[in-house]
Amino acid sequence: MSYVDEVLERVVAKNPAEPEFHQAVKEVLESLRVVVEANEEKFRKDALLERLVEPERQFKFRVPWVDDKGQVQVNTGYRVQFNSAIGPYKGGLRLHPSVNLGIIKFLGFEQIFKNSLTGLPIGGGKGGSDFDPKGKSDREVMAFCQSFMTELCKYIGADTDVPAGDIGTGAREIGYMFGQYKRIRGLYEGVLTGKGLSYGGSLARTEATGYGLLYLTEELLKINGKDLKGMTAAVSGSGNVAIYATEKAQQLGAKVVTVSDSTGWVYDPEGIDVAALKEIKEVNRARLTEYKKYRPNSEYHEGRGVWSVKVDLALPCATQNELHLEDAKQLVANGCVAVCEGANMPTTYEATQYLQENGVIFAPGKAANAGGVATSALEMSQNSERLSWTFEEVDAKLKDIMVNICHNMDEAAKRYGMEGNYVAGANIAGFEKVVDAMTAQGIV
Ligand SMILES: NC(=O)C1=CN([C@@H]2O[C@H](COP(=O)(O)OP(=O)(O)OC[C@H]3O[C@@H](n4cnc5c(N)ncnc54)[C@H](O)[C@@H]3O)[C@@H](O)[C@H]2O)C=CC1
Ligand SMILES: O=C(O)CCC(=O)C(=O)O
Repeated sequence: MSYVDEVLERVVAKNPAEPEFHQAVKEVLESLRVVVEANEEKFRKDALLERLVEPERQFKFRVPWVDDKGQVQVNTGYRVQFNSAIGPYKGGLRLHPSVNLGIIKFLGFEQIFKNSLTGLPIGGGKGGSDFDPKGKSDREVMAFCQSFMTELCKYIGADTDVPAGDIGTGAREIGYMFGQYKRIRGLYEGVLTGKGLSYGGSLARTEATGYGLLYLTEELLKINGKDLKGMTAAVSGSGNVAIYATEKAQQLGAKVVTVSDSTGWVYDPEGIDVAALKEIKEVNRARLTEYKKYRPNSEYHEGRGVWSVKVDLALPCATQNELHLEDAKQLVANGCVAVCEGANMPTTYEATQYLQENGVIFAPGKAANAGGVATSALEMSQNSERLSWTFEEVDAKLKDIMVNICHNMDEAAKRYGMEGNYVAGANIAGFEKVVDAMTAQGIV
């Protein structure tokens, strides 16, 4: 049996009931086969792949808090410190009822390669809790965040592990967590990114993941002789990534006609009104059913459906496994040119293969959404030097980073005879640097 197959089998056996983690490892290792085969003897002797798929450390903890009725609630908190070969652990905190150890491990594993691709010195980690901020009062969210950080603060620090936002964790939650960290540890340091601008946040971090996705998409289309300008796009989700992806896509001359949330989706043939979307989601924390009040000509549909719309470009920006094989078939039948992932692993393994086999340009999340964590690393730099850069400075660095990632994944795929396979290109380019650092640091 090949080394890759052995490790894949072991991952499934050793981590039962963690399907998302199995999927993320399979996607990476399958596309690394050719690199692994070229170095098989050394990698096997060093148990390189076994070390790569085993988190350096993981924490699971109780998070008790009191709701507005005086009732004690108990959630579970997680932090997985996956790989620190190239820098302090870095990755977001997800607050969503679906969170479990397998989901945090899949996200932490992806983060290793994504962070490497940014070219910045950050290792991979991820955390979160099964707490659902939806429908909770500000006081309840604060109570949860303070309790969560009371435990988490033992394991993190500006040079150790620097969490940030993800699904359900935005500026409000980061603020409450930062306040509690400072209070307990007595340290005013850049221990979290995505902070508010008044206490050490970076300009353009809010926009970074969505903007970065479009910078990479524009460049990738250009490499393939196509122009983003004039394209029609479908976006899924309506959170941080979806909002700023929509905004930048429209600034660059594309027309985004859909957004969605966990209960339904909007079709706006005239192009999504980003100001309305921000008011509904960022200010009012309301559902997308509200959108029709702003745009009477739009349609609201319950359930899923954004991938059934005829578009040139699909930008999944909601959550994992939201674009299935049937959706991929529909996109191909409708003449979709490219799928670029804003979310983490939004496309199933089978759907990804189908899109690639049918000539759709496919940019995997670990490359396409790396602008968020890259800008977080820029926030860390600003915190270290106790300075703040202008929006234009940060945005220009972000654009550079995304264009570089695009060329690096393109070049890595070509180098191994897989031109146009950006999944392989991104995994190989991310992997090479991590392997280099792990090898240099000995057996740890
Ligand atoms: N915020 C960031 O900087 C980064 C986020 N990501 C990824 O982007 C994706 C979106 O994250 P954010 O926009 O930050 O979160 P968010 O909490 O701001 O928004 C999440 C969006 O996804 C939708 N959603 C969540 N679960 C869903 C489900 N089961 N079915 C349908 N829709 C669902 C929500 O309704 C919401 O519109 C996630 O996969 C996240 O891991 C990736 C890189 C960086
Ligand atoms: O900004 C960060 O540190 C993390 C962003 C994140 O969680 C991600 O890239 O998925």
